[in-house]
Amino acid sequence: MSISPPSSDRSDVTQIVVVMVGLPARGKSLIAGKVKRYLRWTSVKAEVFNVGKYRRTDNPHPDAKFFDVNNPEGEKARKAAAEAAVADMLKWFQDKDNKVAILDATNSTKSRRKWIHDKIMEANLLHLFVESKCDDEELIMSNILEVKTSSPDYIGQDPEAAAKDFRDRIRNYEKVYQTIDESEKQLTYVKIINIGARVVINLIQDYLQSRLVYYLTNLHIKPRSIWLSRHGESEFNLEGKIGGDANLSERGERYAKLLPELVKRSGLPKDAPLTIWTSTLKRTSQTAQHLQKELGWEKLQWKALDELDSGVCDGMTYQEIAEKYPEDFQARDDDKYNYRYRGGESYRDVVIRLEPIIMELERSENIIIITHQAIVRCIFAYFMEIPQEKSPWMEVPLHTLMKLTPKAYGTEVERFKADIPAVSTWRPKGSTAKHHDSISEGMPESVVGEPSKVGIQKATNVNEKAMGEVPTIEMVGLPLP
Ligand SMILES: O=P(O)(O)OC[C@H]1O[C@@](CO)(OP(=O)(O)O)[C@@H](O)[C@@H]1O
Repeated sequence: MSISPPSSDRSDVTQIVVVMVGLPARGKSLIAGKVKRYLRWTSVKAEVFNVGKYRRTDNPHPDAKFFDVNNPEGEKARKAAAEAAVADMLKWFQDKDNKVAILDATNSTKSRRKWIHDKIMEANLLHLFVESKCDDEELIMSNILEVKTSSPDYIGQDPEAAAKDFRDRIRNYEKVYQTIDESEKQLTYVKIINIGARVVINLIQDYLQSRLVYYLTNLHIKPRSIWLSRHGESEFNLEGKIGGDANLSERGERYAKLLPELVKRSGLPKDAPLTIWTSTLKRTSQTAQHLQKELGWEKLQWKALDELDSGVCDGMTYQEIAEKYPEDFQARDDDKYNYRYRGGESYRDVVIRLEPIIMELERSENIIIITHQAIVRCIFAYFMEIPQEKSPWMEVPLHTLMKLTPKAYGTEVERFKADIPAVSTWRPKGSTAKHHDSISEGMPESVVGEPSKVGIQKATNVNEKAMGEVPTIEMVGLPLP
């Protein structure tokens, strides 16, 4: 039995300040949030320091005049907010386990950037300036409408008036905005122009900096969805055995046949290309076969999408494991994320091998992934920011398709459940009970993750024979502002 290192033990990672740069409505907060989520998923301790939050303590609802450079009161308050955020950030770095702080503000002048750079150098930290530069009017407008009118600055205000005031605020920033240029070549920076249409990179020195740059340059904001499903029920699932490379059961094959319809019913973007990703195991390829045949979509097999390797326990039931390796069984219950099967993997190991998948997913447009219980949990945890102590215990029923749609704040999840019975392979902590039958009663809340981050949830039952009726829609929570 072995336990892989705990989350705080990333001593290989240096301490870095990621400094956002750019005019309002250029997606800075969105990028900051994604970087934090990505790093935390890979066990790097990260935090966002949003200067706006500090400013709101004294000035919760300022109008555009507050942001005018010729308004000394406003200038003073904004400088004080930046100082308070930077001071808190530097305090946060005193804990050496804390690795990446993201300073989310416009930082739109050279003098402001020099001040931040000097502070970072004094504190002996590394830095990475990330400028989001965008002159695509359509993108800016959709950002203004989607994000800013729901900003805490404009709570309770008429959206039209809020959007107008916000445009005036941007104009005030434009008067003084200086893009990062040659005169700042001592800075380590990445400049992302029109959301990745062009990228300029300067002076990258460190492994984490380059990983961040790679991640940042893969991001895009084109509308798209990611469909996630486990394979259909397998013969091993029926017997309660884990791992292996079994064929689908008869019910699993029915799910495979129904899947093209289920995907269509979930709402496909018109004429948008869709690629199928599976693992290299038979049960996922068999589940994808009708999708490929009927809809003609390209299929890619990824070894990285194979199920968590259960080592010497491969092919056993949980009952057999509890009898043969009682200490291991207990250790896995005590810390399921870090427990590594003898000769196999832990959830932590799986996340590491999934990192290229996440990078590729960020670059891609519409993808349908047919994979396994543990892998679905890890991918879902990335998108929904599920903490490590919870993600390995999430219930992911068979014969259920999830559609994840990234939005400005959070990911929207819709679930489409096929009305084809399947065993439940979910094992609660402490139990060795054999699988029980779970039919289409809809998924328990436990699968949905943090309701506040989920946005809208749809649970749609599609019956094999009578596809006419449905859908049941439950609203679990609205996206956070
Ligand atoms: O981490 P736990 O909860 O054991 O879940 C992972 C297990 O799920 C299973 C089913 O029990 O996945 P799969 O459906 O791909 O066969 C096992 O093969 C795998 O070991």
